[in-house]
Amino acid sequence: MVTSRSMATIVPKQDQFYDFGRQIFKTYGLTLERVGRMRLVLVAAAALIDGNGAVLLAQRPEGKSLAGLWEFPGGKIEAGERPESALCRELFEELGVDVAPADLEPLGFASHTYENFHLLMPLWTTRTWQGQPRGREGQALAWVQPEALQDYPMPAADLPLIPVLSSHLFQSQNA
Ligand SMILES: Nc1nc2c([nH]c(=O)n2[C@@H]2O[C@H](COP(=O)(O)OP(=O)(O)OP(=O)(O)O)[C@@H](O)[C@H]2O)c(=O)[nH]1
Repeated sequence: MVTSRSMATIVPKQDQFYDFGRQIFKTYGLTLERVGRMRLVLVAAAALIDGNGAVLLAQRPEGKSLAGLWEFPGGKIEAGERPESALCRELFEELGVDVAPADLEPLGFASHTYENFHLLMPLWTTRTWQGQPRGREGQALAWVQPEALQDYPMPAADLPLIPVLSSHLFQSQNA
């Protein structure tokens, strides 16, 4: 039975829940109307880091959305696929490299509302792969030192990940 005493304990919790919801909406620029119509797209991406501490970026080719921008290799997670497996599959398809899921280290994630969908993109790092990365889908590749990352225009979703990646690279250089 709900007594006035138990109601009193429930109401503040609900308030906190709504405050949290409001905060999420504010942080990600969401509105109820946009969320209602929005597709959630799950993408797995990786920062390949070479022996000099440079990161591999791939340029989105002409004809694709966000063409010309530089991104972390990766792609959409298909239904029923484990995210790490999806990423290893994409890295092979796009770059011709073999990465073992055990060699992926989680770094962070992007959560960003584009015009037509909301992107949720976990980003892993890896320093271990087999094969020489090459743009198998015609995309240009670049090995970029952390201090030069700002010279490579990236999708809006990626921008919050850059300081996280830079500080990860800095810490591992100075470990
Ligand atoms: N792989 C990757 N995708 C990213 C990054 N940042 C970002 O916004 N995305 C977005 O995540 C989606 C990745 O999809 P995808 O790689 O499987 O497919 P796609 O190029 O054919 O994309 P499209 O369906 O938009 O044309 C794209 O909409 C892309 O713009 C990133 O750093 N790496």
